[in-house]
Amino acid sequence: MGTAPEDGRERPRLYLISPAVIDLDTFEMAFRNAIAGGDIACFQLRLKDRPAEEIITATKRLLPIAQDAGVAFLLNDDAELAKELDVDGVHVGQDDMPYKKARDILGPEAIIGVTCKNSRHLAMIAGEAGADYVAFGAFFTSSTKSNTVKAEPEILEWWSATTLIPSVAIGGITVANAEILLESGADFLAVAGGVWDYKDGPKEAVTAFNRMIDKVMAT
Ligand SMILES: Cc1ncc(COP(=O)(O)OP(=O)(O)O)c(N)n1
Ligand SMILES: Cc1nc(C(=O)O)sc1CCOP(=O)(O)O
Ligand SMILES: [Mg+2]
Repeated sequence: MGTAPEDGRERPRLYLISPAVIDLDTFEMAFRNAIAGGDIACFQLRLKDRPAEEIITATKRLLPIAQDAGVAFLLNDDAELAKELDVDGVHVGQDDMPYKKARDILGPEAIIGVTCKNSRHLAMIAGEAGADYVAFGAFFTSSTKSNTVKAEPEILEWWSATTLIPSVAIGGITVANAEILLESGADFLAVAGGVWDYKDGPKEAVTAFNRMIDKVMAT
């Protein structure tokens, strides 16, 4: 998974998140463009509070595109649906299904990430339970989600000094503000608006994020 420089740190990677509501034809094009822009580790389909039928239709269209590009495909919130649709995993928040229940449903190979906001305590619990990653945020004001908790980059520093379990940074991340999170030890940058709303389009956004990652790794 990427290059391992002398300090042993893996190259951080981009984790794409869908908008909460999409027009599927339009979004498919944007998704293909994003993938054409460079390295993406993971994609989370986050159609918030949408009917299951809509999530199923979108997954059937987008999953093969992600698979062809080697991008892991996660659903938001719903482990049962993730199992039914045979995607790579699920992201669960503190008010969703508990991590352990998601693991019981999806089995040992699935990728399961857990929202930890700005809480060392939640991260320790998720990490000890076996989460594949812990997500900290929101680091910046998000145009995608309003009810967020403010997170500070120090939590990424503490986490990377404490454990090898990957951290995902989320919340209002753009090419312009990502550097501090990468310098603080984020393993993944989870981004929605910073890619879909980028002034030059999603392909250029992904390219610019990857350039930023390379720049920080080179210093
Ligand atoms: C990678 C990642 N991190 C955090 C979240 C937020 O999850 P949650 O707190 O359950 O809120 P919703 O996304 O469900 O509104 C996430 N989805 N992905
Ligand atoms: C889904 C989500 N969860 C957050 C959290 O803080 O837990 S912030 C967020 C929105 C991510 O989209 P954008 O990159 O547009 O801010
Ligand atoms: Mg959730």
